[in-house]
Amino acid sequence: MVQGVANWNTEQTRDWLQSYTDDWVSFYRKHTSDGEVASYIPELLKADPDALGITVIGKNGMTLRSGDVNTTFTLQSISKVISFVVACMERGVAYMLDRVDVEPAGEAFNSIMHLEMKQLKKPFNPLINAGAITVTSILEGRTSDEKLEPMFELLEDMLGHRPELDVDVYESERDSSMRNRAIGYYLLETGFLESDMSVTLETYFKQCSIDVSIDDLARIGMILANDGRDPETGEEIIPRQIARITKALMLTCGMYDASGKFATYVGIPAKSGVSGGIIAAVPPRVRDEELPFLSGCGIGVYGPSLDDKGNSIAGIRLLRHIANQWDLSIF
Ligand SMILES: NC(=O)CC[C@H](N)C(=O)O
Repeated sequence: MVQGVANWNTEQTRDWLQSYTDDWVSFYRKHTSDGEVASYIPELLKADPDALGITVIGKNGMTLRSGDVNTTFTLQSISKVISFVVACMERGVAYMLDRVDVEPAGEAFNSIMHLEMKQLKKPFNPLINAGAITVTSILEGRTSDEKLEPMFELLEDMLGHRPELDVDVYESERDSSMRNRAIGYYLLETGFLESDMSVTLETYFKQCSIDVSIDDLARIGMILANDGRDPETGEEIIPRQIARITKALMLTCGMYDASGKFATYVGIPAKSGVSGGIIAAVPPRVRDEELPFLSGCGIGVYGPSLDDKGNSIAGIRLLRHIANQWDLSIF
């Protein structure tokens, strides 16, 4: 818990928080050796296993950046948040929730087993592969470019710049992801897909390969934290109801089958990806008058060394420490 600072809006406070963050990043960097960089998408293996960085952006624009902040990496599963938001904006929430459930799967993100064993009426949730591939099939557009364009536009609205596709990562996943193809065939057989399967998978692999920085992740987190509004301009970028459902899904399903532990020990809506990114949205809370900088802030983390669930090993530990030190849990 942070104590003893009279005025949280000063540069001095920012510097104080910055020096703590620098210490924590260098401490948790040692934990990167406890995990491994994802190898099932060969191109991801090029990441530096020791990298660790964090950006925090407050709703007043105040920013903390520490560690490896200048690396770019691909969104991977964090793109599932973007595709779900876009699909809800295109088709409406009721339509989407009729087709994808909102329950944690309790299985690995790319599990096939649960699809068949539980005789699903619909995939468990939009933040695991089966649900995300279904969501991508529902996006408007006949080609992958048509389906992707609204995702790029939403990202541009949030970030102020248009991110790019990492073609090498896209081709690497396209040429290696037999498991996602198996999920695609299963979804096709069960009638969940609403577009051509190969277009759907091509779109899914491309959305996973959009390049971002941790500053970008922190900004997206900050906008979600503020119920879809850009606090600087007041503009509503994501409708409030969609932002709220998305955060509920992030909290319950965003860290795969480690979501319960993450909710317990960190307590912030978050979403990870196998490239090592984590996006976290810290909603403003009633008790936040003392902490205006951290109220409604967004956090981006990058640490490509992963634990056995596919989450950034040092990134999670760093977030857990920060959430406890700064009292960020929503509970
Ligand atoms: N957990 C992830 O980030 C998974 C994303 C990856 N593109 C996949 O489908 O396997």
